[in-house]
Amino acid sequence: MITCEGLVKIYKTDEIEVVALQGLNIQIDAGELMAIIGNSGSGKSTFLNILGGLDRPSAGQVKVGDWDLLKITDKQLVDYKRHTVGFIWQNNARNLVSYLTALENVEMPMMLSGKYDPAYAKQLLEWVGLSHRMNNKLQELSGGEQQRVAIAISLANRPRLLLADEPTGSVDTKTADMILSIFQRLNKELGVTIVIVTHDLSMAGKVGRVVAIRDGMTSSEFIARNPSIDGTATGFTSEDHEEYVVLDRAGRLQVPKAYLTALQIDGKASMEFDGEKIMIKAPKGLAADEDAAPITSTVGGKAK
Ligand SMILES: Nc1ncnc2c1ncn2[C@@H]1O[C@H](COP(=O)(O)OP(=O)(O)OP(=O)(O)O)[C@@H](O)[C@H]1O
Repeated sequence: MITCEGLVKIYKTDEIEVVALQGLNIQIDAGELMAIIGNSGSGKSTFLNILGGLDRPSAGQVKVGDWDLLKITDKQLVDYKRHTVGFIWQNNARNLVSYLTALENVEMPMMLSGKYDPAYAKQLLEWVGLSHRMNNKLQELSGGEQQRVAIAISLANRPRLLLADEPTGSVDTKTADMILSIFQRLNKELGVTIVIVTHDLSMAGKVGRVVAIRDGMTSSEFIARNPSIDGTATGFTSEDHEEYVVLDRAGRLQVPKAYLTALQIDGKASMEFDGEKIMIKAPKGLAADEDAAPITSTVGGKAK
């Protein structure tokens, strides 16, 4: 459903240019539920905002279904946002109306988009486990319940793609688990493709595929060893997920900074291929410790 190749985003202000995405490659299948992790400033939100049509890419390829988000016109973008994507943020509840009921909050955007469907609004609140609270004013609901109202609203336009930016950032663990199980249900029963950006590694540990972004590029991918992981993992460990280094079409990959630091590699490295493995070593004569263990990775990109 989503294909990004060499995606670049440059933010320009009067004095400086920030390259937030520097050739990001990622493929996300229709019907997938996956997570994106990465340090602060790595470009996660930028990527999600581009997918959501809130920001324009600068270069590269980014396609969502039949939509080409690089070439899309402003008019088409309005259509895309209205019909294809739903968005959830960490503090979504701030955008809700506190003196309206949960149900009225879900109905309101439906009215504004000319697709008023009260039965569907009720069904959405049932899906997020709030059928007993739908007639309560928003100010009478807890933070976690308000976040679930926000999830219901994000589905009001029946999106095929749901984008969630730190959806559990301001809720407790129990509510975070509940939110994840709502996502899993929506994904399974409605087939909605869901992309979650999160700092919460315990949440990441509960999804089948996690992609790590570093410095505006995809660096590694973690695939659940047990495909039916389904919310049962207790953390984000190598026991549950196998890590793969991501290579782009040209064969470029990112070597983790910790490995480079350990071998004191800076700028140049030696690379050897023995028919089975590719070895990256500190260049002879430049390394502080020439006997340091080599980093190895197989041709298929599996990190060892
Ligand atoms: N509107 C903007 N104008 C200028 N620079 C921006 C803008 N938005 C983001 N950036 C910069 O782009 C880079 C990536 O930011 P982004 O918000 O995508 O990171 P992130 O991984 O989501 O971080 P966090 O986890 O802290 O939310 C950062 O250096 C950030 O300062």
